[in-house]
Amino acid sequence: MPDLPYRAGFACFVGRPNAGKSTLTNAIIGQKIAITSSKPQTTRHVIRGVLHKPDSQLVLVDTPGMHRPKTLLGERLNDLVRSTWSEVDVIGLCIPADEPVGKGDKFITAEISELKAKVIAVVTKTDLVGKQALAEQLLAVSRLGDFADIVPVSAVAGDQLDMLVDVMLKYLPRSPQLYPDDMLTDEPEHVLIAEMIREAALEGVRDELPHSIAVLVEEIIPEGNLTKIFADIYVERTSQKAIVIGAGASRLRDVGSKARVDIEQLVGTKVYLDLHVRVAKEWQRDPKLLRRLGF
Ligand SMILES: Nc1nc2c(ncn2[C@@H]2O[C@H](COP(=O)(O)OP(=O)(O)OP(=O)(O)O)[C@@H](O)[C@H]2O)c(=O)[nH]1
Repeated sequence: MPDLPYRAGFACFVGRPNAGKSTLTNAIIGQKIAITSSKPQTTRHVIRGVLHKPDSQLVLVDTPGMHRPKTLLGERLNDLVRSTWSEVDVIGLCIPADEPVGKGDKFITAEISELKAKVIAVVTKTDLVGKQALAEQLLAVSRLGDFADIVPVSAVAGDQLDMLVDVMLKYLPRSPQLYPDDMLTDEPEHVLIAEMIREAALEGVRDELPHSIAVLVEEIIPEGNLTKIFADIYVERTSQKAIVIGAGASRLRDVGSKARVDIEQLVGTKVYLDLHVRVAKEWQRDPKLLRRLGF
């Protein structure tokens, strides 16, 4: 058999909450597919983005952060993270340039060093620090473990992204193409739409409702140049329902308008969005509802 020059495989970014994993994934794929926020642990679904190059294909898997499980949801998320980690060829361990290397980074490094994947240390958010601080951080990171490479990047400034991609591609196995050329993500449309609504619903109220919002898209009806979407926003308490809806439903209207812009881009038609806010007590502990919500 001839030696295939083509390389293809899976990669994911790991790291403590807020390390910049989602932002980096989005910057590399060049399209907004995973939700980002200034609060930890908002990435819940494994979303893949596919980067196409003439001689290679990088499939990025976005994982939620590992954390100490307090609820059934927490446990399921950690299982999901572990099973994702064990399937990828390359792992980018993200460590922010502007925060000291800490216990969390050591814990994650130890977990991933057991896996078959090549581990690249990615020092993120380099735009936030000066040269001297960056040099010191690179040194601290190099002492953390035995990495295949260490790459400093800024997803926000677009710095060193190409370099990071080249390094990741280098460690992919020789393989035929895994996905068709035009594919950017294999996440079902309704999940992407739910994420967009959830992101809009969290805007400005993350401090009050960090992990208490879930969104279920009930129906998507394409009608020519219009797509009708019916979705439920779940909260845990009546007081949270009031926050999400806002005075005279003003906030819910804003959530709808904001989400609609993103969804229209995704589906390529005008969108009619029908949102309902429902209270499901302790949905994070209810296995049946968790399953319905896709966890
Ligand atoms: N200045 C700067 N900020 C960044 C950069 N990358 C990410 N951020 C910010 O850091 C915060 C966290 O980024 P995320 O991408 O949501 O982090 P994450 O690691 O996916 O977070 P979790 O989903 O909580 O695990 C957000 O406020 C981002 O805007 C960067 O390159 N430069």
